[in-house]
Amino acid sequence: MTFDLTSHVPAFGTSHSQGAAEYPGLDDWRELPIKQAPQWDDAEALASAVDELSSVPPLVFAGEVDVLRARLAEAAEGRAFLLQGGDCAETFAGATANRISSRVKTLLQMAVVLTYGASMPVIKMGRMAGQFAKPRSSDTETRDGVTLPSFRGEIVNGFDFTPEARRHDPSRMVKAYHTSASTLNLVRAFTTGGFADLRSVHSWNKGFMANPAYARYEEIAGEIDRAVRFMGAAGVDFTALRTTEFFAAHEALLLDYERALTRLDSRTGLPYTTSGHFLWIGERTRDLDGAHVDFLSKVRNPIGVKLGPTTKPDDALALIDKLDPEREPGRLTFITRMGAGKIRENLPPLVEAVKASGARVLWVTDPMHGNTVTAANGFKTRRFDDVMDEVSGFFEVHRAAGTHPGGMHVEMTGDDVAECLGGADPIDESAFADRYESLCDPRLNHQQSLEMAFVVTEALSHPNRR
Ligand SMILES: O=C[C@H](O)[C@H](O)COP(=O)(O)O
Ligand SMILES: C=C(OP(=O)(O)O)C(=O)O
Ligand SMILES: [Mn+2]
Repeated sequence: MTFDLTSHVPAFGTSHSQGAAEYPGLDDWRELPIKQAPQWDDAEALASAVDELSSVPPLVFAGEVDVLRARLAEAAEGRAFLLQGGDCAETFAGATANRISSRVKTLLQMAVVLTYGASMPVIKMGRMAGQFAKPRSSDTETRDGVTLPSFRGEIVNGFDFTPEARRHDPSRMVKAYHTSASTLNLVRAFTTGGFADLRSVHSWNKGFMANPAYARYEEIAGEIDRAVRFMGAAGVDFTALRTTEFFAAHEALLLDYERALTRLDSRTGLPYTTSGHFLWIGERTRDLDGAHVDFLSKVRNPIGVKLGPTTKPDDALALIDKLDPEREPGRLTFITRMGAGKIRENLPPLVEAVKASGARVLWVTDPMHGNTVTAANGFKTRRFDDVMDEVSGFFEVHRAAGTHPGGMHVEMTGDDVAECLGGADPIDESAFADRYESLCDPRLNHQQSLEMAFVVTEALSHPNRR
């Protein structure tokens, strides 16, 4: 199947039955050990939220999810590249037109650069319209001798350090649904209404290049500019490049929410989680016999699993057997997040074991979560160079193994925040006090995100230059 910047979001040709889906196995997770689950103390409020979510319209449609699976199958075969990006933790207040458009814009800008570098279609996917639940290292947080429950994402509790805000409140799931719906509505409008026009995206990239700090990317930028002008001269119909496919993804951490939004596809009778096109299982909840892996094994959406540095080859193989027993192309994505210092040692055994098993997963790098450090002034941060080093290690390992480095998963924003250190126009710690906005992990800002796309493109299109 071909995919390029011309393809449209498919027509919403499939409907879903309303009401909570009944399907064998969909509730098995309730009997299994579960990690990172909220402590809802109001059973009535929980029942009411779940009830409401069981009858609201789906956010995504089964037909779109199937299209995505086909796109991911292409990426697994080395014929497309996946770009996943967005906030670590979306916020309700952050769902404004400006912030959503700048994030989508940044992702589209990155995608154009990467399309050139990889010479293949880039599948665009936001950690957006549902990325509200956070796993935490600790259940509690202590400040000045006061201990409260940790912030777990706005779908569970509030960020303010007060007992009221930190209470786990099931009604937040309904607010998360509505915030996701309005976010996705805007994303669909942007990506199908002309905002994604290749020529506009390209001209935004020219704005980025105006900063002399990025002079080293001028050659690549010039090549892309010539390619776009060549397309025009050759008579390419740019009207077809005014829209693009864009998919929504989030960590399927909060199973009460995911289960309530699961519907049976009217065409096939099979269960789809309609909270997003792509769902992933986090590093902390990927236990083979746990609730999360079981629930996601039962739905038809393409599934990702984060694999951290302690993953053993047998863990990866067992996850394949459980989540993709039919070895269905595009079904399973492994998102590795090893850390720059570990990827070259820890990734090869996994890649080799999966390759030897004959399974075809899509391999994606998350160069963020293995590279978190604490800055001297106490902020959680990541160094741009470490992030880029993990990306390089990812490409090196796959090149050596003869497997496909199929995509990147990044925490990023379109805003001018200061959360990650470095970049050619460097951010230093002193900027954190005023411009650190993330409620959880540090994101690449607009400039750092685009620079990442240029560095990767440089490495892909001129592999011997650096
Ligand atoms: O986004 C990922 C996790 O929620 C995050 O890295 C956990 O951070 P913590 O170690 O501060 O809890
Ligand atoms: C929680 C996250 O990552 P991981 O599960 O890899 O730690 C995340 O993607 O925000
Ligand atoms: Mn994160």
